[in-house]
Amino acid sequence: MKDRNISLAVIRRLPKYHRYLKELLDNDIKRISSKELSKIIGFTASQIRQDLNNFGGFGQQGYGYNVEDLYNEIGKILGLTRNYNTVIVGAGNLGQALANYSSFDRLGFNLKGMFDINPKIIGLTINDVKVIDMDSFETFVNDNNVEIVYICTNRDGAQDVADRIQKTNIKAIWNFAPIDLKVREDIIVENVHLIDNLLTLSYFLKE
Ligand SMILES: NC(=O)c1ccc[n+]([C@@H]2O[C@H](COP(=O)([O-])OP(=O)(O)OC[C@H]3O[C@@H](n4cnc5c(N)ncnc54)[C@H](O)[C@@H]3O)[C@@H](O)[C@H]2O)c1
Repeated sequence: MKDRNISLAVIRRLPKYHRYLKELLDNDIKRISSKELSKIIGFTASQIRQDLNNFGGFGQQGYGYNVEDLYNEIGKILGLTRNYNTVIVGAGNLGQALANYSSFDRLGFNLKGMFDINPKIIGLTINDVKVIDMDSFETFVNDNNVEIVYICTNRDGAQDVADRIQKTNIKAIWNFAPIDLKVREDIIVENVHLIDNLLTLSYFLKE
């Protein structure tokens, strides 16, 4: 599959294709044209054809796309053909909410542990996952082949966590703390800055 040098904009659209195709599959829809897909997903038909051509194009003239094949192919491109071990650092409000969210597990993101520095939180079990002392962080993540860390600490703790991550085998961070982390180039960081999103809303609402 030729999925090298795909633009970030295309990659960012793929989860949306994946989500809508799953809905079509759940509704027993077996094939769909780019025009029909365009109506439900909101991208133009030509955008859809262009996006999917990046990966070799999965459609057939006059037939459209086989929904299941397309769903599986996009899943492959998104790396969903295997599971990923994850941990949460910062087991407060947000960390606990993420631990209780079952869809990550369904997609193959398996939560192996949670970490905190607060003795009142260490030792709790959230959705069958133990909260462990940060003292054991490096040993735990390397022993359990953890690949992704969800950072849910306060702003001030987040860079410390990122520094410790760089001494392990971890290659990806899902960062919820409102800070731009400084990490080596080979570590991927995806930020979820909820306040940034909220301020975008207020921009559009302002008079
Ligand atoms: N809760 C939300 O809805 C929400 C929304 C937007 C952004 N955020 C961001 O997510 C982060 C977590 O928010 P929260 O509401 O869960 O906060 P919280 O205070 O409930 O939880 C933070 C947890 O991180 C732990 N912690 C702090 N430093 C640590 C370190 N170095 N190593 C390990 N654990 C450490 C704390 O002991 C605490 O349990 C914050 O940065 C916040 O700005 C949260």
